[in-house]
Amino acid sequence: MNDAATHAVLSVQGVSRSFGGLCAVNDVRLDVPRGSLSALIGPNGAGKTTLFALVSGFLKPDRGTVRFQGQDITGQAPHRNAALGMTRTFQIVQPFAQQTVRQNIAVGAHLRTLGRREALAQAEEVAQRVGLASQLDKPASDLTVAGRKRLELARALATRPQLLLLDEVLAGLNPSEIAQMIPVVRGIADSGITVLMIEHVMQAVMNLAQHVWVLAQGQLIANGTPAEVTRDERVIEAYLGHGMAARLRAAEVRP
Ligand SMILES: Nc1ncnc2c1ncn2[C@@H]1O[C@H](COP(=O)(O)OP(=O)(O)OP(=O)(O)O)[C@@H](O)[C@H]1O
Repeated sequence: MNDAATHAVLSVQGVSRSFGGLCAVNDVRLDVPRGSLSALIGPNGAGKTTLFALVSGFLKPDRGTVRFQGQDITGQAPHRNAALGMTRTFQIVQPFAQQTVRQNIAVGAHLRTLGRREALAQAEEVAQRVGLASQLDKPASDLTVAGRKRLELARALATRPQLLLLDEVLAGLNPSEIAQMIPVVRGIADSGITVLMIEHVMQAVMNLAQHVWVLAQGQLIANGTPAEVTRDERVIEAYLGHGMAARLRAAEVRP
């Protein structure tokens, strides 16, 4: 193992996965440093969600290894990975509609506690962190899209992860909802949880991520700071386009 892999909370080495003739993820290597907030970006169909599934155990890689906190977890089931401290969210949010927000969040808390009362108390604490405290007694079906996204985040946080994989938590939100969610994600990272997020909302990526990985057609084509990847010709060609890249560079906040 190289130095980056040794210090990474998550180390993906040479991971590949095909579906029939389609190589969805092709020899991907990445090391996610502990305590970092990084983003995985790329065009539709690039393999981002498949990579999350391979890392978190929802799919098994054809080749390669996944290490979490130094331990080989390749192909290990999601619940075992969650118990070790790795939790992912899903693009399509599916809460238990008839249950309250509190009960939904408590489902996550049950990973670490058998006590019902304790899990419900923890749900309250987590709801505060994601701005759902005033909605705790509502049925999940009453939540708006933005509320459901927060609930998905809360359920994941309630498992007390060390690494949180966020799959498009901003998708479907309007600009003001995105602006409200950005500090929530930053707050999670500031609390010490390592965050890797798949995101198409580039303003948020620029705003939040310290490091960006770019996938296209299953392959990692670039990685670096947001400023570096938005200047990378391969990334502009494969994903951003010249117009978007220029707008992002113009909007860059300089220290
Ligand atoms: N279970 C599956 N069976 C067959 N093909 C699949 C399966 N899952 C994903 N694929 C294919 O693998 C490729 C990568 O899909 P994936 O969903 O990982 O892309 P993505 O980068 O997450 O895209 P998006 O940004 O649209 O969510 C796509 O061509 C997709 O159709």
